[in-house]
Amino acid sequence: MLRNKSRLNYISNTSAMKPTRGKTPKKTPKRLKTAPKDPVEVYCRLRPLESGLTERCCAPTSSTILKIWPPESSQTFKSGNYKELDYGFKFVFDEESSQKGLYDHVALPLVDDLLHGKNGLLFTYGITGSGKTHAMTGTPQDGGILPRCLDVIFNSIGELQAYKYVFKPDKANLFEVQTEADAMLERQERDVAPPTIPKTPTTPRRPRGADFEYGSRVPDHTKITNLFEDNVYAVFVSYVEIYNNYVYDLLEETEYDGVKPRPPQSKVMREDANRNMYVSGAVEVEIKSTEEAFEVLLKGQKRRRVAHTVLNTESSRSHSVFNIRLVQAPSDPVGEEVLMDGEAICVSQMSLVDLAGSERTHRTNNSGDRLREAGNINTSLMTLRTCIETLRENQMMGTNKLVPYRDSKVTHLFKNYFDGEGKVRMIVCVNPAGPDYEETLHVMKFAQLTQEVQVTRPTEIMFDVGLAPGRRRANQMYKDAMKKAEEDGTDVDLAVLPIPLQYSLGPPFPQLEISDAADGSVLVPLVQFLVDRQNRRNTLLRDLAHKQTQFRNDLVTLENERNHYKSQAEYLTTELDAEQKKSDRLERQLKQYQKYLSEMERANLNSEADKVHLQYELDDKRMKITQEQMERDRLKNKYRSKIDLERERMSKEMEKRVKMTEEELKSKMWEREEKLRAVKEILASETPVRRPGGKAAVAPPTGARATANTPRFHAGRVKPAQSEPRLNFVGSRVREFNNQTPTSRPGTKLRSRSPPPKGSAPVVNIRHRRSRSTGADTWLDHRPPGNIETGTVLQKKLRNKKSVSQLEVQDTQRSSKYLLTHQEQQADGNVETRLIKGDCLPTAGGGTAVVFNDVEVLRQTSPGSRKRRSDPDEDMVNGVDGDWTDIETRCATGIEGHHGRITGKRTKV
Ligand SMILES: Nc1ncnc2c1ncn2[C@@H]1O[C@H](COP(=O)(O)OP(=O)(O)OP(=O)(O)O)[C@@H](O)[C@H]1O
Repeated sequence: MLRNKSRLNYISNTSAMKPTRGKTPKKTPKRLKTAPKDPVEVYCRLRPLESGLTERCCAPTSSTILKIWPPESSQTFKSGNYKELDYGFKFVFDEESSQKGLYDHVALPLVDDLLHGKNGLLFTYGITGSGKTHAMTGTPQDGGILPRCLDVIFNSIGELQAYKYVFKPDKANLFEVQTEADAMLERQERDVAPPTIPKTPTTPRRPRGADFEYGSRVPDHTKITNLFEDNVYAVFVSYVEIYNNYVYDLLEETEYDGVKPRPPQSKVMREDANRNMYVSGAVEVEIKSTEEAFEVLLKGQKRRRVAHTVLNTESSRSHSVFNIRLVQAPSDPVGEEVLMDGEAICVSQMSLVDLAGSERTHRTNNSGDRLREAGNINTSLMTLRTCIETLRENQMMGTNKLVPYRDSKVTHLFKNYFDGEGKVRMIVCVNPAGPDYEETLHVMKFAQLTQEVQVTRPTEIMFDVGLAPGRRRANQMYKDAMKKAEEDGTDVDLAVLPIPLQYSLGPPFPQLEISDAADGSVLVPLVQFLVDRQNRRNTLLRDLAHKQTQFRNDLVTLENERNHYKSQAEYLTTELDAEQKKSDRLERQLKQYQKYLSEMERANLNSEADKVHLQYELDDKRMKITQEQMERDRLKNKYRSKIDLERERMSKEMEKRVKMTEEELKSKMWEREEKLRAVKEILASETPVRRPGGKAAVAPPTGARATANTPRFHAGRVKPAQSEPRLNFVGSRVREFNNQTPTSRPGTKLRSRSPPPKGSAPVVNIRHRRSRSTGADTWLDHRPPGNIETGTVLQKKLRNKKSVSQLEVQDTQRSSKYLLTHQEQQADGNVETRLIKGDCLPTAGGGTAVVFNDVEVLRQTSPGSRKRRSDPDEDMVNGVDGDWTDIETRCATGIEGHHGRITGKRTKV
């Protein structure tokens, strides 16, 4: 047992508040020699057969017996030495056994011991591949002994843990205690500068059992309840491995050089003041939860992989030792903080050791480094075996042989467990496969030997330092009650606390009867009892004195505070009065503002109501306007569609009428053209008229050619110029001749009627009629100069007549009828007068077209000139021809659309 305290029922010295160092006196070998002992408990665990293997060499026959036999393939069997052997164990776990079952049976009692201040050693032993690492570490879903131990420890100590750094390892395997204030300072310092964790590279080699991931692990919920609840606890872990008889610290933080990795530095082992062995300089980490513990474990396993990569070793070829040290110390009299006494600290330790597997070198055919490893493993295991044997012999034979612990680092480290007190348990892992028979047999023999070794039973630790038991819980309840009272605003009634604060002088006086003054068996315990009681009394007195001093100090402080608060209160009262006045003034102001505000609010409400009302009206009007607009639009659309329809209808009708009229006009024009053409033909066939004097009138008397203001004569259709009014003469109609069938004459050609021309707009509006409301036309009597008076009695009298000798456009525009008097002398000397009549029609270009529609021929015959007339028809034809030519020349009139013919008769034709 590793202890910091000299006696368990130590009397605390509460005045010493500075950190103290625990001093552990040397153990008394005498006590150990006489103390009761227990054998090392050896358990056997069988792993399942590997798939593909059927040959077995062992099987459990009961919960404590394992039968072993040589399989057929073994040398022993072949040599005929078949022998079945039974080996007894504390318990045999078969292949179906669970990790939880193994833990509860083997490791849980050791955890219980640890929490009660007792040491324990648990190690797994067996040939390589027999399941040692599996039993110790397990898998995340089915954890082995190590994770379960950590779970149970933290489940149990839970809220009883001390603040971090209250307990501090002193680098000599002992612990110091410091006040919680100092611990807090240290926490702050360390939090500011967190330790640098060297980066570890990923290694290509992944040794078996080293890839435990804790993220998805299933925790063990077991909790040990019968703890010293007035104690405070702290857990420290260290993790080392022993390889080739060197000790390496797996938690040491060294800078990793990725270019040239340095091999890890081995550590030396030392003996502390209590003669306990420890790895000097190994890092010991204080952990506060299972998670932190696993973090450390994981870190150690990673470093283990890195170290083995550098050393070119196999992890399973080393022994790993995971140390859990539990530090506990009593709380102070009020159960608030830890008692500031290094002597009262109790340290218990549990070592979980995963030994490297033993193997026969001839079987593995190892060489070089591997051979050296195997040799070292076997040597260390052999040393362990030798130590066990010597111990057993010393214990059984009473000899005092030197146990060769120092021959191997493993045994040297375990020395305290065998020499001191505590529980030692071993799990022998067995692979029941036939080929492992020989090695398994050796393991069995070693297991039997180990079971015969005795280890001193650890003694029960009493943390009775004279302080009231249950003080911590009472203090907690008191604090809870205070907090609740503060929240509720009431006073704390201590009488109703579930556990009142109490002080005890220890158990009552024992019943002791003394008959002889020299009877040491009664007096010695009595003296011890009295000394204990006196010590407790002194503790209580000191505690009382301390409390009195504290109380006086508190009183002085309170008095000072009271005076301070009194003067402060006076000052505050005057301040308050001033503030009160100010507040009254402000309150008055506030009332005024409130009144003003309420008026404003009222006004605001009214205007809001008005606004709403107006808004409604506005909405109504908007609605009406919208409706009207819609109605208007509707009507507009209605009338628009009506207008469109009407317009369409009218346009269709107009088109129809225009078409009809056009057709009609065209046909009429065509007829007239035909007639004119016929007239022309007729005229062309006649001889020109001779004027008196025998000269033919071939040119008009008024001028030779048409000028801009004289009418032109065109053959065919003429379009007037757009820029100036023009006069056109059109022979459009010959009265009474229109429907007359043309007479066929010799030498004249009769033309067949051709359809009227299509698609051209008329030059004149033939339908135009001047107003005849007066009942009389306005005649333009055109008598070219040189005409002779006919003196006929039948000559028609024209009213509204304007006579001109030279034709002007303006004259035609003012007249509706045109009359041209044309005279010619016939061959027989007679004068023939032709009255050519026409209608004056306005043209589209603003001029006037004269449409000829009537020719009256007046022929005067003298009685003496009858003879000269040989062929009047011929004359007529010639004369007409000449006349028309003359007319054309003189009037430059356009003739179009004529048909029919003019005969050489005098009568109106
Ligand atoms: N009880 C068991 N149930 C299931 N599998 C097991 C059991 N024991 C061991 N194994 C499996 O056997 C293999 C070897 O086990 P393990 O690594 O624990 O052997 P070891 O004794 O630690 O070997 P070494 O000494 O070489 O380190 C592992 O894959 C492990 O999962």
